[in-house]
Amino acid sequence: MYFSGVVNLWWVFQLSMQKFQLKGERFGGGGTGHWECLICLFSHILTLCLCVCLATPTEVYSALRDLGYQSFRPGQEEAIMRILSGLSTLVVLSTGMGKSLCYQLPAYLYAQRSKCITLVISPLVSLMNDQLSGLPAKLKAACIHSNMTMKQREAVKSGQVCVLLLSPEALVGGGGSGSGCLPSAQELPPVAFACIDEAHCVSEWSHNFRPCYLRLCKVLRERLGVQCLLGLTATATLSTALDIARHLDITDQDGIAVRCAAVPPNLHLSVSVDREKDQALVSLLKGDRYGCLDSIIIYCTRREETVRVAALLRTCLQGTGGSIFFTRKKIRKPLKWQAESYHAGLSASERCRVQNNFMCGQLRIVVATVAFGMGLDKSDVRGIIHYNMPKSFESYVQEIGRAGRDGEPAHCHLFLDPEGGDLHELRRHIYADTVDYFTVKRLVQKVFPPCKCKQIHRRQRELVKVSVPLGVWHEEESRDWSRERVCHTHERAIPIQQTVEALDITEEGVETLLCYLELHPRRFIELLHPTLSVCKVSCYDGPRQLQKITKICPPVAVVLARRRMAGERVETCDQLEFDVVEVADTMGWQLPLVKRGLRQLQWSTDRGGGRSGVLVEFSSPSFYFRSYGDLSDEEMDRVCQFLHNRVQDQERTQLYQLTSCFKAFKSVAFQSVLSCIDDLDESRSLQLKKVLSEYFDKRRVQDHTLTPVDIEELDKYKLLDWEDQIRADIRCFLANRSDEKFSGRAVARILHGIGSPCYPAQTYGKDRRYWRKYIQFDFNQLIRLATQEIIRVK
Ligand SMILES: Nc1ncnc2c1ncn2[C@@H]1O[C@H](COP(=O)(O)OP(=O)(O)OP(=O)(O)O)[C@@H](O)[C@H]1O
Repeated sequence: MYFSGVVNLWWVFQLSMQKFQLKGERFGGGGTGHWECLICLFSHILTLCLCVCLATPTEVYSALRDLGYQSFRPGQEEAIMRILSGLSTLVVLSTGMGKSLCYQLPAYLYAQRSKCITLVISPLVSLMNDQLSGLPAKLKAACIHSNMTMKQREAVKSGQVCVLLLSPEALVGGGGSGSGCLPSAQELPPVAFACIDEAHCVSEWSHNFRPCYLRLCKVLRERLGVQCLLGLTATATLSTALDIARHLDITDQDGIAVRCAAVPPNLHLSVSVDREKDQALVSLLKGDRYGCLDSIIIYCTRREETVRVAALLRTCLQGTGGSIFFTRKKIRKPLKWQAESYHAGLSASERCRVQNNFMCGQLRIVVATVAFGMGLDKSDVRGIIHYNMPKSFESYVQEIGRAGRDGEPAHCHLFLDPEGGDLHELRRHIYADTVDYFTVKRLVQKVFPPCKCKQIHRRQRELVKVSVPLGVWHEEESRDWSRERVCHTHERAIPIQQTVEALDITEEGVETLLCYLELHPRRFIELLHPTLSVCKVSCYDGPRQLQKITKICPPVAVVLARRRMAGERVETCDQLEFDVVEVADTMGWQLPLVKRGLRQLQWSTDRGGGRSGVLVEFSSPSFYFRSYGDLSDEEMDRVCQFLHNRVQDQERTQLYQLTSCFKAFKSVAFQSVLSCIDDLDESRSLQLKKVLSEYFDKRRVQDHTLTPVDIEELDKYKLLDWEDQIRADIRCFLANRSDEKFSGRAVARILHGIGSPCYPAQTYGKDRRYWRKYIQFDFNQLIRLATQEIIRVK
């Protein structure tokens, strides 16, 4: 094994620590700079050590015991030693294999040596308190949230906690929703390292890409001076893992410390295709395989279905399930409940009740949407049943990974819909964030508004009579596109709410598109921390006061001068509202400085101080970025084309993955659940595990062309046979809502049952005559029909 060598170089660690402490004392302690020194020192020395065989120091083992464990599980030791060496690392281990220890132990050791903190970024905000209470008692931890008391904040600042849990939004302020409650870098103790949970969200190729995760690494490095990052994920294909490693700046080969088999050996998998799913489910639960299992989770795609299935089971399993269950397992404590439903639409207290009953073994079956199980630490879940097909292999592996975390045998069964109904249901979600070319173009126009750099440059050129080529888009990627441009980018802000409404895309959707622009090799834009972009200055003492402050506040002078030039009568004006980002950019000033200057207007400069009678308010949470302003029309078209292709590629990839998933499950499926209700043919289970391993070990395929068979599977209902009916319905829908405006896409979304910011499910979902009516038909074909009908009505 990697660390089973002979030389104990733990003294290197000790020595480095002493050096660091001395250095810290000399410089008064604290500050990320010193910490960087330590990490650098560690990195150099211990990278060296890692190249040699080295035995894990005894201190690490005693820390392991302090945290309540006797030995390491596979992969933990490697990852922990890398982190203690200051080396960024990615750990890919299935659910329940013990990823958390990979940050807990180094955090504990680091904190024992010096006043420092480990940041743990986790997307499961609602479960943070559970996570916190699940930490070993010796590990002092806190989580960042907006309701933190002063005392809690002080405890964090003074280094009394060694682990700080926070959401990505709390760190990077995702959109307008960032809580901004993290103390500043100067206030925090040095950050030993940062752990990114669910690290696959960093990769744009993952099944669960979250744009704010991308900014995460940047903020950690640039704002908090973090050098060592630990990524944890349960599901990442090889391509995704490599992509995450790139974002974490892991350059060495061993950086992806652990990648284990996708499915643990104690899980027994089966799939069946049954026409009567309800009956099949009941038979399965009454059979030998599941009849004796204590804790079972049944996953459904839709909320309504969880409620219906739970009710069905309560009726059908009354008495029977329990009796088999009790006689076989000889459990003394009777179960209070047989089956309950759980989904995000239930009240918090109801969800809590169901979860608690399940956790303490009083409830046998939870019928849930995927909302259930995230962060659930119940090691003895014995069975998972997928009533509907999951949306990807990643989701499947994640969901079945909630069973058998104690290493004991557990069973997982999936019901595959013979009619492809699940395929249609899941396909809907793929279209939720797709956008058409026209929408992409409107966004691109907002992101790259023209600037005057070209004109200014031309004028200067005429003056000095030298010819420098203006920005031309060269085909070769190797050419330095940005250096050839005349414009060196501007800071811009586009208000989130307005953009969401204007484009009818979710905030996350817009952010994803902006991320694609940033991820392009030419880095079309650089995303910055979201900001409030509108500034309103109100003078209670009237217009004269406004004139007066122009003398002490140049940004206000600029805004006023511009208004004057535009022909406005500024003399009577006592209030100004303007885009502060645009003003700062025009002036070439830094935004924080401009904002600070404006805020200071509220305070009197007189000796007495106090309020000045000027009110300065900032509003409108906005996407904030740097972008070029000298793109030619042709270049703009190419940016649009790139973005549109990227969206379409994503759509194709997801459809491809969905059909691949369906085909793979079908290839190992029993024709009826009756073939596996009592005993399981292990060869089918192994066959499915092999398919999954191959999928996770494969690199991303570029070509995601659906085969005619796939298309056949997806489009069992031929549009031609239904076209007249669909057109008639669209016309009827438009006539009923003649006072509203719809695009072809908006109508198609309604026919597929997809809500959007301008056409929310809460409103449009009520009209069952149209909502979800044509879910079986191809989305793009529906857009075509709807667009034609809209044009005809006009
Ligand atoms: N070395 C170990 N020895 C014994 N038990 C361990 C060890 N490491 C972790 N565990 C236990 O395994 C269980 C699962 O650990 P953990 O929650 O870290 O898994 P995980 O991989 O993070 O799972 P998930 O992906 O669901 O978050 C916990 O109850 C934990 O106490």
